[in-house]
Amino acid sequence: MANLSLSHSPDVNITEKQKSVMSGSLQIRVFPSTSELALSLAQVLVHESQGSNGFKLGLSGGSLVQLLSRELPKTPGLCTQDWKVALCDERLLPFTDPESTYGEYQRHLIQHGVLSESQFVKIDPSLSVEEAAADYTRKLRELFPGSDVPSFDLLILGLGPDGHTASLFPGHPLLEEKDQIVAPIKDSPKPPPERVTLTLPVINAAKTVVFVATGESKAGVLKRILQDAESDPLPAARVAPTHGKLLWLLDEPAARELTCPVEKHSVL
Ligand SMILES: O=C1O[C@H](COP(=O)(O)O)[C@@H](O)[C@H](O)[C@H]1O
Repeated sequence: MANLSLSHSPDVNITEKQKSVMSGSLQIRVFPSTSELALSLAQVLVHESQGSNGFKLGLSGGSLVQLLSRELPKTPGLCTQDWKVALCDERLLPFTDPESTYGEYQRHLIQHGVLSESQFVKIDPSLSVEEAAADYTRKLRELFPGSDVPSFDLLILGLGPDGHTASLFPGHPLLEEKDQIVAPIKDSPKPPPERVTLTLPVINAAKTVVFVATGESKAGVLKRILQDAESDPLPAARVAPTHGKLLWLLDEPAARELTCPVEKHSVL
């Protein structure tokens, strides 16, 4: 990785998050362009999956699908044969609907031959949202036999401009969920209203969590998540893997309001 430089303002108040940045348990990498960010994300995938026997990956939807679909087909050294892929959240829609996250992976990533349909653990969109969550829970329990709380090797999360991640929304009671590993949501403020999501206990049990956030619309919320110590933290600010690593990959417009230490990366 060329042109790595640390950038921070030494005169700001030091929060717990900033201490995590300095101790290395939290890394924030900022890229000049989305394509450089995508390249780095692909390298993270190569690195994290190397040597793992049955790599278990959780993918989010939204803008991440296009980013991965553009980058992964041209990533050297990516061996995906033994991967199992689940979705961090899914909208309760037929896979043929353009808003279905699995449908989007099917139309883009699977079509490029990077992964096959049989590698995905998917919801059953023909069920009610409660039944779909129970069915998805059962499928994840099969994927992680013997684990009370599944521990994914890598989860890739997105970030909404409101601070949501997966289908965990600000102020929603699901943020307090402690027992279920998967939950149904019927009142998502972002359409469609019915979704199935991993809960915070599973997200925080992952070995590595990578957030991907791009674009100016995420700048304000990123400052709140990464720098402000709010009494009622936003969903994405509640992601702090208990024993794992947390990495934020941002482009410059998204990182515009940050004054905490970040790694500035350029691969060109
Ligand atoms: O609704 C969702 O939004 C988030 C963020 O999407 P983005 O397009 O702003 O990147 C996504 O991570 C989540 O999986 C999806 O269901």
